[in-house]
Amino acid sequence: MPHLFSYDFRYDDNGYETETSRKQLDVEDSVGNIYLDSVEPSSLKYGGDIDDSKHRLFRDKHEQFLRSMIGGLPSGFKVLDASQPWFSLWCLNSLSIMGCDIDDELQSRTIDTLKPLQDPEGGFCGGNRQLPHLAGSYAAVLAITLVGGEEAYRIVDREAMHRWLMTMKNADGSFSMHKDGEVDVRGVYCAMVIASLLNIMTPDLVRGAAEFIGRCQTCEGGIGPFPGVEAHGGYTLCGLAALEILDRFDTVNLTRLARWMSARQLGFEGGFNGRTNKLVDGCYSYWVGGAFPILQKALERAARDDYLYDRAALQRYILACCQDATNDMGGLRDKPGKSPDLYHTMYCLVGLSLSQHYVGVDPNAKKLEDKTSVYTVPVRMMQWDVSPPQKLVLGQQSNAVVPVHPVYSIPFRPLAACVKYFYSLPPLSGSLV
Ligand SMILES: CC(C)=CCC/C(C)=C/CC/C(C)=C/COP(=O)(O)OP(=O)(O)O
Ligand SMILES: [Zn+2]
Repeated sequence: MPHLFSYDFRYDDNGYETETSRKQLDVEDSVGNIYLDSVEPSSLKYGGDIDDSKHRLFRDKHEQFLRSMIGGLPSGFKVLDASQPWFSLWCLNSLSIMGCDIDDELQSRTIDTLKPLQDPEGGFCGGNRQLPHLAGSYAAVLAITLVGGEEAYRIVDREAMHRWLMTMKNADGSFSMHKDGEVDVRGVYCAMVIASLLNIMTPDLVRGAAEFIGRCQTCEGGIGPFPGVEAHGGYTLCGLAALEILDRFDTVNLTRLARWMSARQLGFEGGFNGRTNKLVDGCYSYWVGGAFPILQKALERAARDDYLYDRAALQRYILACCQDATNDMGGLRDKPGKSPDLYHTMYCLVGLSLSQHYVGVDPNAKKLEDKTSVYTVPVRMMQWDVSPPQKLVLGQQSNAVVPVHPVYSIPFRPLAACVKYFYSLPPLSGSLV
């Protein structure tokens, strides 16, 4: 049948439906060129003696890249002055995941960087003399956890942090990112991560948070930033991880969530996109990939069941497409054609780790009955098992990196030390628990 109009408005002059569909074909071209002469991921699954440069983690180059950034950021970075805790987290976490040494000098430099960023009224600012911010506080607390040690832990004023978090809290259970700032699921996640790490998770702080996240689940099944807005990978990780901390998976429909999450893995590229009909991006290896182990726990799937995505295909995308074999600079990136940066370096490495190491929780483990006590939190945090047989390293075994916690995105060892320290402290004065 001829089209109703003489000009078919569904397509542009070049025959593409939308700008994104044109970009999608460009991505498939560049990824296809890289995959052209590489072996199918299934035949590389268990590693071995194949010296395949397309599936080798360029550890040395990445370490050099990270250490050069720590040595001094290029002057163009001054526009990111408000992201100082994030720079600390991206560098320290990437190094930790690759098993690199975080020595005393790096520890004391981190302390010197973060200490002045704490606001006297509680919380950390992104840069000197700025407003305390939930995302900056999240990154600062994780960076402190990564360097570890009492001197680092003692920077944090827990009482002030709790008071400040309470001032960020809204009546509907959500949190504002800063005073008069935006309200979305990131706020709940950042607040729950901080509170669970510092042992300040009081009932007044958590009240209504799980219900708010439940209202952010959309008709597609994923979680959006706030009620009524499109589901996105970043907010889905935030929502699901916060529900895991709260032990409140009851506020979302897990079947619809699982379907939406599984649809994020792109059949050709192997990596994830962040929302329907959008492009693959290496950072979703964590924002979406990291949600699968949590989903597994929520669905109480048996320890022998694999995640609901193709782990080898994701590793192929990260190793073959998010590294630039033609450039000595190091660092990982969003997709071919993009430049590497610290943010993508960390999130690609977190995603790589989570797809190599199956981290699961035995559904038959004794359920913690009392959901309101803060003392069930550290047990739940460290309940994950990192050594079941489903370890899967694409390429050589030397590609294996350190296992990370899906909720906190950092390795288990520094996390365990931090939990041990903060949960040996007395409860907050005036705390309800
Ligand atoms: C703790 C914390 C602060 C978490 C942040 C989580 C979060 C929202 C991550 C998503 C970041 C991201 C790549 C957005 C891109 O949106 P886009 O619309 O540019 O890209 P798209 O086309 O891939 O959707
Ligand atoms: Zn990205």
